[in-house]
Amino acid sequence: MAQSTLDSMPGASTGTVVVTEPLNFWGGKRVKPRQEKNAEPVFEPATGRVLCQMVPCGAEEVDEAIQSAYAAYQKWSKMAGMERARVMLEAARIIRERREKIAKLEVINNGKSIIEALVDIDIAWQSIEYYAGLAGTLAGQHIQLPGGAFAYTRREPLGVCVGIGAWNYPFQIASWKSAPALACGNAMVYKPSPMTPVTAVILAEIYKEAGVPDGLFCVVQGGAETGSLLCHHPKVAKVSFTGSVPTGKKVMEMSAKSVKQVTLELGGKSPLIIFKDCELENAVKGALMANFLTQGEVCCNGTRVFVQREIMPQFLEEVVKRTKAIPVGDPLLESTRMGALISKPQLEKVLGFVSQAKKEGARVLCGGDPFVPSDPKLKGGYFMSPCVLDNCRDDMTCVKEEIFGPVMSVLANNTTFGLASGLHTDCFSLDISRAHRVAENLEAGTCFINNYNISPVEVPFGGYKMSGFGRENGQVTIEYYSQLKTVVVEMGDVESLF
Ligand SMILES: NC(=O)c1ccc[n+]([C@@H]2O[C@H](COP(=O)([O-])OP(=O)(O)OC[C@H]3O[C@@H](n4cnc5c(N)ncnc54)[C@H](O)[C@@H]3O)[C@@H](O)[C@H]2O)c1
Ligand SMILES: C[N+](C)(C)CCCC=O
Repeated sequence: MAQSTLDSMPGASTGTVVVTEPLNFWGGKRVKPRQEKNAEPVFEPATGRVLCQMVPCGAEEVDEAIQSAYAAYQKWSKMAGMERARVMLEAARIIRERREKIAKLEVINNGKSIIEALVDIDIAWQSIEYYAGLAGTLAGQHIQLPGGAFAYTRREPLGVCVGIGAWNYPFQIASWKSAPALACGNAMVYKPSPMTPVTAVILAEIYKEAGVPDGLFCVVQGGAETGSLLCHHPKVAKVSFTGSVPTGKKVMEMSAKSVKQVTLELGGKSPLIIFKDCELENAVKGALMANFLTQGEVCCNGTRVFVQREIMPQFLEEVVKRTKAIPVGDPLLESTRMGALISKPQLEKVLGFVSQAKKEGARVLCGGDPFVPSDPKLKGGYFMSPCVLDNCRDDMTCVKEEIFGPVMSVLANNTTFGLASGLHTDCFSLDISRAHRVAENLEAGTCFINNYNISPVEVPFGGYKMSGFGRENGQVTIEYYSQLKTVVVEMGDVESLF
């Protein structure tokens, strides 16, 4: 049942888990791949060991999953919002109950520290709980018209929605997409990243256990080809995508062919502005939170840190001291604050950005090297020491491109991205207006004032410019998973012009 892979979690430690259960899920159960010939190994980032095999779904499997989702949609969409809410609240409760086991499995597949994974799982059940709360509130409007005629609007689901996720927040992304989709009466077929295939299917099992109709939340495994099959399928009404800008553009292009709605949650290169009147200790902590969560593999990270000249020396001294003290190592240890990057190629890419930054004139104040923990079982892991670069200029590669690793570039504005931004200043003095003036002028979907990377589920999250469109979280997301029908009712005779 729902606890299959999770059953082995309590005693599990880094380097011990192998996942052999099928990772697809439709029709209310795990489904074995039809043929194993295209299997790809999935690695445990902390050890470099093979964790499981990911077998991509082909056209027939994708179609089967979508048909199963469509059948479930016919039942689920006819239920009252409050009935859907009860099932979703039960799913949230089960996730909360199993948070430690799910978080452990997430760490083993993703490499992030357990302390962060626990927060990710909490945000996941909170998201389901939040949208369960909204499910019963979905309503239309009544509009009085002349002569007793009237119109009313109905907020209706879209149908089968597709979710395509990235590898940095595997369980959380699946929850952020499925929670509003299900609350509105849709079904969802979800494709996780091929690098993190193991926890989305746990979510599917939990939804099933909570009482959704079989097929309502399906998981198909695969990479670009499977993703493309989903985007082209005629029975799919919407695609919600989280990933890179180049893939997001392709998803939009494919979806446009059959006018599917699209939400794009893409990359970023967000600025964090530190003013001289800030509370320095908080600004330093904010900069670390803005750069080093999940080994720096976070879309909204504030990786371009602009510091007012007068406080630059103190800021750098404190940031470097704290960065050097970050415990890097076994991600399942509670004391670890930075785990392993997702893959060897990702580690090499990030180290390459550091070398390029040096060539272009940046100064490495700390880190930026491969890191080999003393524990022998971690020798093959994808670790690096967190890095702070200064002497950075707007035209440097490290300042323009998304690195997606633990590298902070310190400098001062011009980017095609617009996901997030942040600033640290004194909001309690007479100059209270500055924070809000700057927030208004930053071209980004989010501006964090005096903190960074906090994302309560009630608050909308999403990008401006090349960072995408549509939103996740908050009440507004209901609009991205539903459509408005207008019903116009005549109460008298038809006045025809003909
Ligand atoms: N804005 C956000 O909320 C957010 C959150 C997490 C990650 N991201 C971004 O994601 C990127 C890193 O994740 P990634 O490397 O997994 O991104 P990616 O674009 O390589 O892959 C994302 C997903 O798209 C799938 N995919 C790849 N090619 C496809 C195609 N042709 N058609 C359909 N699907 C396809 C992948 O299999 C994966 O599931 C970064 O740029 C990061 O900023 C954004
Ligand atoms: C929960 N965070 C930290 C805001 C990350 C959201 C997903 C982006 O990669």
